[in-house]
Amino acid sequence: LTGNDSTATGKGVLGDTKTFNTLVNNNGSYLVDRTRGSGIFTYDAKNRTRTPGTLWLDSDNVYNAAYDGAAVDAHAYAGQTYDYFQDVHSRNSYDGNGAELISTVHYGRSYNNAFWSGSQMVYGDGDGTTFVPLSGALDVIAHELTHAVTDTSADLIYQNESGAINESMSDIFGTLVEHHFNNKPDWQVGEDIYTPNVAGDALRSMEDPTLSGDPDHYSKRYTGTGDYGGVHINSGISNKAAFLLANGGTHYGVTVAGIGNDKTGDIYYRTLTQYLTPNSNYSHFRVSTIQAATDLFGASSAEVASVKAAFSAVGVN
Ligand SMILES: Cc1cc(C(=O)NCC(F)(F)F)no1
Ligand SMILES: [Zn+2]
Repeated sequence: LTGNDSTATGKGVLGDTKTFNTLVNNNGSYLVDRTRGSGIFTYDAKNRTRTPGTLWLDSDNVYNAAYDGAAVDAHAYAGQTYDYFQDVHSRNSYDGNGAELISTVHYGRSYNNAFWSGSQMVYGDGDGTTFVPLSGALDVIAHELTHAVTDTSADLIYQNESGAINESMSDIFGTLVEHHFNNKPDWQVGEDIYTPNVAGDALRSMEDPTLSGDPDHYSKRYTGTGDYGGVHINSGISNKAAFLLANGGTHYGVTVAGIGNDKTGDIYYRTLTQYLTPNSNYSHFRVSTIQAATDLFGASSAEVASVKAAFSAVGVN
């Protein structure tokens, strides 16, 4: 594929206008961004389930059609998430080696989910009631791309406690990316693409996991076999701890002094990439996070004290 690097404009899923990088040649404008790593490539599944599908080609480098919105956001938000890991954590793409970022949109029919396939991001259109096209939320895209970071670092097994930590890392960095770009930042997950007819709800809440029925304390963990042993359920325990570490608060009588988003991100990034292993459980997660904070701020630092308090507040001692 040859051509010239260009900048296009278009409307995202929620009708917001944005610019992004494309490659233009005699065929037209491709959703190819050659300015980041080995490139960002966005594809169209055309509502079938073959991936990656067809590399997205537009006729005039203007992406304002309703059908274009999911692709516009998948492409632009992948670029923003790339920038977060490069600029904030000096990680070049999800593997640290500039790996291509491949996304497919319009996957399936009324498909209410998004996922990292092991080699690419995939986004459904939603059924219009539970979800609108899922690439329309920056926290969702960063959630999926963080699975790729996890898989190329700690490689946490996607079941039981290691799977819950895997899921929580994706929610944590999804939220931190949303804050980094000040994109209607909050400590909820997927709120921008979830239940368009219901205001104020979200797929999950990190601030209060019980709002979606998930535990906010280790004593309330799910021990069944559903959801791969509760990976999207027991993530609430870690999500609440992360919320407390960044923002502070008192939870089940334990008070945590907040340390802010940037230090929280540095501690979790170092924990994920230097200490966690495929079989890490919540107990090892506590020890690892304390060690990462110790490396960064010192054993007697306020940051280490807050990490200890945050894990204690959710019953991981
Ligand atoms: C239950 C359940 C939750 C999820 C989930 O988190 N999907 C990723 C997201 F990005 F769409 F949120 N999937 O099944
Ligand atoms: Zn996930």
